[in-house]
Parts: sequence; structure tokens; C-alpha cells
Amino acid sequence: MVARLAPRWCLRALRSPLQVIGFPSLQLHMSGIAMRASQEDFENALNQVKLLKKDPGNEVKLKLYALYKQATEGPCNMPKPGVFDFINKAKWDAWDALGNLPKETARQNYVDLVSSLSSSSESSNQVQPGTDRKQQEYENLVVTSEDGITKITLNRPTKKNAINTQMYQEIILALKAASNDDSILTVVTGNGDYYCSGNDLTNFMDIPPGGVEEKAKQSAVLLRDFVGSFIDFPKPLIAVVNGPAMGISVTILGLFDAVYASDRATEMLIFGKKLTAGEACAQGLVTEVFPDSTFQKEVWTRLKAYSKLPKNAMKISKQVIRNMEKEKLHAVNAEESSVLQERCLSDECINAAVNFLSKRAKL
Ligand SMILES: CCCCCCCCCC/C=C/CC(=O)SCCNC(=O)CCNC(=O)[C@H](O)C(C)(C)COP(=O)(O)OP(=O)(O)OC[C@H]1O[C@@H](n2cnc3c(N)ncnc32)[C@H](O)[C@@H]1OP(=O)(O)O
Repeated sequence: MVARLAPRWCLRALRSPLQVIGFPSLQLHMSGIAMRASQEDFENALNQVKLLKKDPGNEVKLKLYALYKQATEGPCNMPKPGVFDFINKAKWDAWDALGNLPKETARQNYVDLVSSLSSSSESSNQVQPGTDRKQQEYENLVVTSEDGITKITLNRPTKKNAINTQMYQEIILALKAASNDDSILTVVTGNGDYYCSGNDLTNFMDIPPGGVEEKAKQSAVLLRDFVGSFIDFPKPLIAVVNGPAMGISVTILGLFDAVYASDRATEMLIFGKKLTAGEACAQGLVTEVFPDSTFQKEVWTRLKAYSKLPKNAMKISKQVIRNMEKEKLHAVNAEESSVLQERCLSDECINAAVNFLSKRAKL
């Protein structure tokens, strides 16, 4: 019954340790709790959650969980889970953060939140493909091909295009497809006000049955494959940095053949330091900076002109330039991935993720 009714993201959540976060509504039906005052709205909202087309993300699921518990049981009455019991601790924190919020208010907030999710889910594919030929469907990317240019758009604007686990895999697939398609240039850009806010900090919450060590190992493999697909990309690869860029989305910019940034890309956050696009340009990380008001027009005019250049000559030129450093880049990538595997388990990493997520969980 659950399997028939639940959307795809719910099914994924069911297989993961995050399943309880994802299913406040199912818990209600299973426990058969009867609602009174705004029962109808609340029940409608519980049903609506199951119809959402897109996974709303762990933070929202935590909010839903907390509101559901508050609405049905009142203030948090559970003992606080241990610090390494990430999932239950995140849930507990989210619920506890609601303090003495009255049940009726929690119920209303739950209804409001679901209603906002339903409307944003309807307009979730905010990228207008225009006349572009749309390629394979991805959940977190929009990939189009036109005029010899394959454009890979990071498409989680409500999460500032943070890269979740599935999105890492989709980017690997999209690059693979672009390397074999007819295009001359491949462009990576972001939808919305951000280029990308880096690694999705909820990635580390979804702990597999093998525990945190297994998670760290999986993360290292994924990171190595992800970065490796940029190192090996055979055609000219351009980043169109439409807004702030953070974390891993900045550190891989060096693997692009050109990086065009809007002067609104004022937060190129590396090593905790904010760089303006101009500063990043002075340091060689960005090729050229354009005024935000004319950014899209100027960059796309230029890219369309480049796409008319001889395809094979460009591809071969890139390979000649890049092949010399490939071996070294792969070696550095392997080393960095293995360091990540170790650092994932450090207190510093865990605390940073937990701090960010617990701030998010407060309503
Ligand atoms: C087995 C597989 C595991 C895969 C793991 C692979 C491991 C590879 C790791 C490689 C290392 C990478 C280094 C990094 O990239 S670390 C991440 C660096 N980025 C950050 O720390 C950014 C965190 N976000 C923020 O500081 C702020 O959100 C912001 C980007 C400055 C925007 O602030 P603003 O106030 O404008 O907006 P909000 O904070 O309200 O954000 C809107 C919603 O977006 C969500 N969000 C934003 N960034 C992230 C993120 N990086 N991860 C998860 N979620 C993010 C935010 O929570 C809001 O969501 P909400 O509305 O639901 O609350």
C-alpha cells in the first residue's frame, strides 16, 4: 500500500535510515490518531505530502516531522539521543526547538508548510527551456542542447543548488553524455540566484547500514568519480557562474577551460574566505568578470561565437593542453578523496554539519 501511494522520493527515503523523517503522515495513519479542530485541513495536508513530486529535502522533512509531533503529541517529551545518533538527534533537535508551541499553531504551521511546498513543487522546474532541445530527464539538473552547446544547469534553486548525492551522480552522467554528444562546447551554470552552495550538508546524514565508516568510504568514492569526470572531460568545458559559488563548486573551477563570472558572484568561498569574482579573476580562478546586468547576454553571445569554431581543432587543442597534467590531477584527486574519507569522521566535520542543520531545523 505504501509502495503504491508514495512518490519516488518517499520510496527512496523508506530504504534509508531517514525514513522516519520522511513519513510523519504515514505514522499518523498507522497510529490512527484522531484530529479535532482543523482536522480536515491537517489531514488534507498529510495526504498532500504524499503527492509532492519532488523530495523536499531533509531540512523540510525535519520541519514536517517536528510540526507533526508537536501537533499530535505536544512539546518534545523524548530523552535526547546521543551525539552520534545523527538522525534521531536531528529529529529530536527539530522537535525540541518548537518549545511550547501550541498544538493548534503547530497544526496550522504544518498545513501552511505543505501548502507552500505544493505550490513550489508545481513550479519546481523553473528553468525555461525556450527553444532548446531538452535531453534526458534528471531530477536535479536541466540539460539542453542547442547551437552546438550542451548546457548543464544545476537546478535546485530553493537549496541554492547545493549538490546532493543524487546530483553528484547526475552530473557525472550528464558529463558522460555530453562528452559523447554532437556538441562543441559544454557549459555548467546554475538556476536561480546562486551558482552553487557546494556540497549538500545533509548528504552526511543518510547513514547506510555499514555505519559512518561505510558512509565515509562511499563519499570518497563518489567524490573521486565526480572530480574525475571533470578531469577527463574531453571537450571545452565552460562555467557560467551566475551568482555566489561555494565549497566544492569553487574548488573544481580550475578544471574548467574557461570560467565566466557575474560580478554578483561575490562569495567565492574557499577556505572560509570570501572572494569577489574580481579577486578570483586576479588569482586566475575566473577567466573574466561581466556586469550582472549584461552577464547572460554577453556570455552567451561569446559562447555562441565559440561554438562556430572548428569542433575537432578545439577538442584536440584541449586534449593537448590538458593531457599532460591528467595523470597528476588523478593522483591528487585520489589523495584528496582518501583524505576526505578520514576527515568526514572528524569532530570538526560532524560539528559543522550538525550546526548548520540544527540552525535550519529551528522554525
Ligand atoms: C555517499 C555520498 C555522500 C556524498 C558526499 C560527497 C562528499 C563530497 C564533499 C566534498 C567537499 C565539499 C566542500 C563543500 O562544498 S562543504 C559545503 C559548503 N557550503 C556551505 O557551507 C553553504 C551552507 N549554506 C549557507 O551558508 C547558506 O545557506 C547560504 C548558501 C549562504 C545561503 O544563505 P541564505 O540565508 O541566502 O539562504 P538559506 O540559508 O535560507 O538557504 C536556502 C535553503 O538552501 C539550503 N541550503 C543552502 N546551502 C546548502 C547546503 N550547502 N547544503 C544543504 N542545504 C543548503 C538551506 O538549508 C535552505 O533550505 P531550507 O529553506 O529548507 O531551510
